[in-house]
Amino acid sequence: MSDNRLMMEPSKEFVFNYKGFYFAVNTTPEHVASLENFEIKDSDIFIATYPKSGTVWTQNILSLIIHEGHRNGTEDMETMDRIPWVEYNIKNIDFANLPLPRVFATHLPYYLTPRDLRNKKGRVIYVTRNPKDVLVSYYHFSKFMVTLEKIPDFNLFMERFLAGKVLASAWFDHVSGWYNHAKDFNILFLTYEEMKKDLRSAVLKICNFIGKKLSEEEIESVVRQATFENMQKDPRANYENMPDDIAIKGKGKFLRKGNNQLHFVSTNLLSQLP
Ligand SMILES: Nc1ncnc2c1ncn2[C@@H]1O[C@H](COP(=O)(O)OS(=O)(=O)O)[C@@H](OP(=O)(O)O)[C@H]1O
Repeated sequence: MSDNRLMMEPSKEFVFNYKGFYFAVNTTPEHVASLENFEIKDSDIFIATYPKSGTVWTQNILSLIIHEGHRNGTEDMETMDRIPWVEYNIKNIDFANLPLPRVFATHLPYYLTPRDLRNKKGRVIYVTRNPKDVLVSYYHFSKFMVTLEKIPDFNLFMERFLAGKVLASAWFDHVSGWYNHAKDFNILFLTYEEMKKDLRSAVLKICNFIGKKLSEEEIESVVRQATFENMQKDPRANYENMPDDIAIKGKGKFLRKGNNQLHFVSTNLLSQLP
């Protein structure tokens, strides 16, 4: 293979391909395959995203909405323990014994999700973000994640991203797959840009979707604690306590800039989807 083509291929040290989708090597094809039969409960909620689209933000919003102790600060439980990643169960959490409603985060493409979920059992909140901001966020993220291949050259990273040769494969396939199969799921679509523009409305949409009634005061508290500035300061929400074998301390932050530069791009792109 020529040098150029070699540079375009993701390193097997970091990813493996399962049914056309790239996963990080801190999960296994067996675990991913087992998710097909993962039993879904009616109250389950999945936050599904392409990486860097607002997953951690939505995780925190759901923790704040569902758990009073998280909202009023009496419980000190980190987001990744409260809302584990279904395909990357790095802490070996016993999913069967999580308190109800169980909430999971995932980057899975629609077709690798549990069968029950694809039969409208449980709920999915799918968050998209404009791909240019995703690309920039992803590039910076790669620099400090032990689990991601280091590609110091932004142009090469962009080539890989556009070709879907990164963890989670191609942005467009992910987003269009979920939008095209929306009718199979009990699903709420949100965009990072609308959350940024009007967080309160997004919180209300989520409450409505999951059937949770909060008082006006409680809603205000969720919104306040879910702003970028306040999440950056909240160790439960900012992922600063990632294990050393996952993230390199001091090399970057999960909550980096939290901006949307190009709202119009994603609005235009999303309007082309069915
Ligand atoms: N509260 C709030 N407000 C605005 N933006 C926020 C918020 N929380 C997280 N973020 C930004 O989301 C980006 C990370 O996306 P993800 O959480 O999906 O990343 S991951 O896939 O789970 O690794 C990453 O974007 P960038 O700052 O552009 O890198 C985070 O800063």
